[in-house]
Amino acid sequence: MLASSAVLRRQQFLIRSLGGYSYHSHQTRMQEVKSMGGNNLEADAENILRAITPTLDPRKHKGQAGKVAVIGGCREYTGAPYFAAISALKIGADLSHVFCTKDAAPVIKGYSPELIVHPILEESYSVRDEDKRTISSKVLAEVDKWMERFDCLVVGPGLGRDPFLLDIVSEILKHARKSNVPIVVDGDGLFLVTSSLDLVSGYPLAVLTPNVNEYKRLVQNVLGCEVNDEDAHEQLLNLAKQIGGVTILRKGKSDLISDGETVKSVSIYGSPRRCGGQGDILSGSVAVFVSWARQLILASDGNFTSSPRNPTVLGCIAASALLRKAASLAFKNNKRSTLTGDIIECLGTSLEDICPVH
Ligand SMILES: NC(=O)C1=CN([C@@H]2O[C@H](COP(=O)(O)OP(=O)(O)OC[C@H]3O[C@@H](n4cnc5c(N)ncnc54)[C@H](O)[C@@H]3O)[C@@H](O)[C@H]2O)[C@@H](O)CC1
Ligand SMILES: Nc1ncnc2c1ncn2[C@@H]1O[C@H](COP(=O)(O)OP(=O)(O)OP(=O)(O)O)[C@@H](O)[C@H]1O
Ligand SMILES: [Mg+2]
Repeated sequence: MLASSAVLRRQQFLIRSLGGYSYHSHQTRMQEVKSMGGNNLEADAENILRAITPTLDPRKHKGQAGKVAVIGGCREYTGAPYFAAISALKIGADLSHVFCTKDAAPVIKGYSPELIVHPILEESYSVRDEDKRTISSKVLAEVDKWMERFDCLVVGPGLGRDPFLLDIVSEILKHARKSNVPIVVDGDGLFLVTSSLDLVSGYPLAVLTPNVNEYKRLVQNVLGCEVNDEDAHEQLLNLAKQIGGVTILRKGKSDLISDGETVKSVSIYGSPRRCGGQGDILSGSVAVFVSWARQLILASDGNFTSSPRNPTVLGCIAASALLRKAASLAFKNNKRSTLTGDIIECLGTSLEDICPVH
């Protein structure tokens, strides 16, 4: 919980100063969406980020600024879970865990001693058919031991698409949902939920962060049509509504965010480099900001009045703004050679520019 009421009052003040529009009927909102140009939907992203970022308070103990876990990392991909998990720490989370396959673990541990790495997931190639049931129960029991301690899970960066592994991850998603833990679904996690929508459908603490391919597959599967860029806002609103009010952050030239009630965009200038891994920074960042926004709302005892006020939407807006700012700074320094690691190095400075430590 946030430490002092003075801190809470300061954040409440920042939130009130955000203004924005409150909830109208769906009809009114659809008219609003139709009549507004893209720019009118632009979120007041930097103010939102400032409002939900907790102050550094000497009375807090380890863990209060957030404990996140990334479920991902397999034989092929070790970079993606590392990028997501280290970004969470660089932004200000206290602890960042990675649950990955046995062979990915030593590699990820080797990138950073800061991460807590659990080598527990298994892919089909390493498991005999007759052992599958016992192994999945063991994995689930191990993840369950930790589940309630996490403020948010990120499911999917570098997870791969092995069917046995994805079955286990489906169970992890069900357990997280039962425990009311927010879940950010990205990368191969989206491959999984697109074909098993029930895993997230109707769960308000689920955030999907699709890239261009992942969004296309979601739209085709859920709405049964093609992506419509003419009516991008309305289509996203419908998609989020169809999946029962989950929050979707559609990544692209502008990031578009909707929970089926409202649509916001973040168009802060980022970088023209499209190197792999930037989406992983984003998913780790969303996890942290969603945890902070939720913590703030829970501590406000029903007095939280900003709009939008859904913690998952607020978290997406803040994360998108920060990533874009960091990407822009990294590009300024590195031009064509800008890589994901360079952007991660700029997260701290960018956060400090928007929300300085007193
Ligand atoms: N350094 C790393 O370890 C990185 C790993 N990444 C991971 O790479 C994985 C794939 O992410 P992408 O962003 O490339 O995903 P995309 O869905 O954008 O593309 C993946 C590739 O798979 C193909 N594909 C599309 N549908 C498919 C299907 N149904 N079955 C098999 N292949 C299909 C696409 O044509 C594309 O070539 C994710 O786990 C992601 O997190 C990325 O995050 C980039 C960085
Ligand atoms: N055309 C674009 N112009 C500006 N920014 C973009 C563009 N496309 C994506 N981005 C930014 O890059 C971030 C990552 O999006 P991207 O589409 O690269 O994700 P991804 O494919 O999932 O990445 P990853 O390689 O990590 O899987 C987004 O938050 C978005 O802000
Ligand atoms: Mg991705």
